[in-house]
Amino acid sequence: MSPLLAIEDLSVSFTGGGVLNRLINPFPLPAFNVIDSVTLSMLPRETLGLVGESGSGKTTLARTILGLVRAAAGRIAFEGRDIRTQADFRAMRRRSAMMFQDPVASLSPRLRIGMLLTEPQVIQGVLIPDRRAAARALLALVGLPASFVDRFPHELSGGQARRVGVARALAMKPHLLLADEPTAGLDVSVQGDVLNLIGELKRELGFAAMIVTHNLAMIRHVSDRLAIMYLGRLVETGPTQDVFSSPMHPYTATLIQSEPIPDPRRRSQNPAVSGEIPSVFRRPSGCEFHTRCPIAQERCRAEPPAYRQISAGRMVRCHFPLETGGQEPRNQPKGKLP
Ligand SMILES: Nc1ncnc2c1ncn2[C@@H]1O[C@H](COP(=O)(O)OP(=O)(O)OP(=O)(O)O)[C@@H](O)[C@H]1O
Repeated sequence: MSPLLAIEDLSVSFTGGGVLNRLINPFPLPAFNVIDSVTLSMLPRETLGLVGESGSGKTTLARTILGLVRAAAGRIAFEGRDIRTQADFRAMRRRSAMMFQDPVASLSPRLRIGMLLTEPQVIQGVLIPDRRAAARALLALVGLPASFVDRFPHELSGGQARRVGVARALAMKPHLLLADEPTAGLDVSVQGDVLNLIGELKRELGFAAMIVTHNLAMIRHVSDRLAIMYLGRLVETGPTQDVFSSPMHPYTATLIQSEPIPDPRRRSQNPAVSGEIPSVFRRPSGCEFHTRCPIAQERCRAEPPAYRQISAGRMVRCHFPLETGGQEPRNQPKGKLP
């Protein structure tokens, strides 16, 4: 099957120091790759979980795929066509959609839900004879009452806002949905409702979904494949069940081991990998995970590992992968994961 989305060696650069620093600093600051040489593809109807800690570049990658952030290098192809110009991205955005991280903040506070739901079609120049009827149909799709057409975003609960976010994203019947932290900040029971809704709609409408998250417990049950990101680079990709049963990268293994027990009282579910994630603006030498890796060797500090295929469908960026997909572990270093 040919891929729906193919990304090759995609890189995105930002200038360090922030906007204020740039304004007061007469000398241009160097640019750093916050996304570095990402190669990834998705099949039609597939669900891919893009996982990593806060600051690893997940949102930037998703936004770059849709042309909302400019890539410094690399190639994006969608449905077999290279996406190069702004016109290509606009055409791609007619067949793909993004669910933003904070659904209320991403909706204009002055517009009623009915207008907000049909806005994507209007922006894309689609003629809608009856906007209220179209909005009511979208509300029904996500299980919300028709009366919500007259509500404002601030009148919605967190779960209802997510449902509106899903409906708005699906208004153009996309072939690809990019959902950025679709369950962040929601109570555990509501998280399940939102994920089940996306799953049901995927089956019914047949779109592919990239779900951006730091919540492994959540993504485990809904994704076909996982892509694990660290400091703007992919460190491991593979089928979800294989990655969970035999993680190859020590970062993935540590994320899985520290998977939080769902607790409705705890809102933040950032995985607890020991130590701080370094800044992309100060990448460690060699393998950038070596500063936190429990099995790092001298080679890891000096030499960046290649991103290589270990077995069918499994890629890893590590000098000492933990398992080799059922074969004998190679170069297994001494040392235990915490
Ligand atoms: N416009 C920008 N200018 C400069 N740096 C930026 C900009 N946007 C993001 N960054 C930096 O790029 C890196 C990746 O950020 P990004 O938001 O993509 O990560 P993330 O994994 O999605 O995190 P989160 O889960 O917190 O959203 C971070 O170091 C962030 O500070």
